[in-house]
Parts: sequence; C-alpha cells; structure tokens
Amino acid sequence: MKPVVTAESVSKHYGQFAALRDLSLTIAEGQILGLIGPNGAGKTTLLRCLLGLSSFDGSLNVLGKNPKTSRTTLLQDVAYIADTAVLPSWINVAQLLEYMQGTHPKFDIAKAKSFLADTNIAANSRVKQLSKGMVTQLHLALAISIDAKLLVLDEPTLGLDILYRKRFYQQLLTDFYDAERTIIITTHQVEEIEHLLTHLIFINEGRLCLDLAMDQIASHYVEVQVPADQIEQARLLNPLHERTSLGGNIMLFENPKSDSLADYGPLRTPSIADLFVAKMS
Ligand SMILES: Nc1ncnc2c1ncn2[C@@H]1O[C@H](COP(=O)(O)OP(=O)(O)OP(=O)(O)O)[C@@H](O)[C@H]1O
Repeated sequence: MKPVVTAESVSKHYGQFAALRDLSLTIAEGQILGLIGPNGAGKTTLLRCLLGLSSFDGSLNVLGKNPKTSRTTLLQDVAYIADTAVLPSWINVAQLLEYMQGTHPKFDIAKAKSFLADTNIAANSRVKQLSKGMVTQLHLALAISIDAKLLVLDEPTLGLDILYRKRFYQQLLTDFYDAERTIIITTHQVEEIEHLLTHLIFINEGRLCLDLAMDQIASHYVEVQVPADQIEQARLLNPLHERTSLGGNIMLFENPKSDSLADYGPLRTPSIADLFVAKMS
C-alpha cells in the first residue's frame, strides 16, 4: 500500500473554534474515498489543508510532500474541484482551455475538448453565460484532463441534474480513474457514490468517526428488521440505531457480538446513508 495522504494529529482552529480536532488518517494510492459528514463537519477545511490552501497544526504528507512548504509543486500532481465556482466569469471556454494549457504542465487540451464535445457547452461561451450545471461540467472537463495523481472533488455534482450526476461519476471512472490515481470525494448525496467507493471516512465536528474499507463494512455493521413484538428483547443487544418501518423496527448493530440476531430476521449490510444516520445520531 503506497500512502498518498498521511495525516497525524491534524487540527485547525478559526480563532477559538476547532474546525478539525486531532485528525489522523492514511489514504492509499488507488483508493476512491468518500469523505462524508454533516454540514460544518470540517470536510472542506480538511481538503484545503491537504492542498496547502489553509494553515493547520499537526503533520500532513501529501504525495510525499508537505503541503505547507511545497504547495506549488504539490498542485502540479493534484486536480481540485472546489464546492464554489472559481472560474472567472468573463473568460470564454476556448480561452480557458488555452490558459490551462499554458499554465499547467500536465493539462491535456485534446482530452478536455473531446469531453466538452459531448456537452452543449460551446467554445465561444463565456463562463457567465453558462448554467450552474454547465459550469460544473466545464470544471470537470478541466479536472479530468489534468494527468493528476490525486483528484479532490468537493461537492462536485452540486447543481447538476440527475442525468449529469450519473454521467459525471461514470466519466470519472472511465476517463480518469486507474489504480495509480486516488480520488477523494465529498458529497451529501452518498447513495450516488456508494457503488464507486473503495473507502469511507465519516467526520463530525472536526473528528474522525469512521474509517473503513467498503468491503469491511459488512463485517462491522449489520441491520435487521425486528418484528414489533420482539423489539424490547432486541433492544437488550444494544443497537447503535433504530428506525421505524412497516412490519417492525430496523435496528443497526456495530460489531454485533450475538449470533442470535439472525433469529429476528434476515441480516443485511446497511447502506452508507443508513450507516451515516446511525453514526451521527
Ligand atoms: N474561514 C473561516 N472562518 C471561520 N470559520 C470557518 C471558516 N471556514 C470554515 N469555518 C467553520 O469551520 C467549520 C467547518 O467548515 P467546513 O466548510 O470545513 O465544513 P464542511 O464539512 O465542508 O461543511 P458543508 O458540508 O456545509 O460544506 C464550520 O463550522 C465553519 O463555520
């Protein structure tokens, strides 16, 4: 496992407020990591620290570099889509592609043009004439056309309709991802990325609260629908979370110790969305 990101006791304060608290994690080459957390959890703050765009306490190594001291060289190997539009409104698409070609040594203009050819974004359109979704597509075209080792996507599909969202993730896998690249994605629409993730991290109030490979979820968490007349009995097994549904409550267990859970009904692996709700509750 080749580490791409190593964070040790990373903290970030805005005045007295701690946006990140003592966060330690490792992200390896080839991972597609979902960084999930509620509003204000610290996701964007963490991404900004990784990219050298924000100061922090503790130690961070990204692609073998310290983002505090090697930001410029680090950013040559990283592509970033921020959650706020950062493209200048006056520029047109063709100028933007030429600008990228002139300034980024790893930008492939032919790839960007071929991606844009499949959209209705015209080369002579100015950024200010594009819809929110089109700006996001343009941003994606730029990001996946950089031969980056690490791609960081902060709420990349915000403002895109469902067809484009699905296409966005499809293109990410087919046009960008390979085992030597690493992708970090934050989104609130977790069900849309569940199928493509290899790893999952939850953060809340600046703290890490889950860090697992997707294929480990099944061995750590289990869900069972408990018939109404057995709910009190099942509660004795300390479910992490419980939600009502037709035909009995669905209980989610962390590291279940009892084999008797299967007596209540068929066991299943929770979705990321249900696991998230359980861990945040
Ligand atoms: N420049 C800043 N000055 C002061 N506080 C800030 C600043 N940037 C972020 N914060 C605070 O830090 C916390 C984490 O913010 P951050 O943007 O990292 O959250 P997030 O997890 O990305 O949230 P969201 O899902 O809403 O985008 C929030 O409470 C936010 O108000």
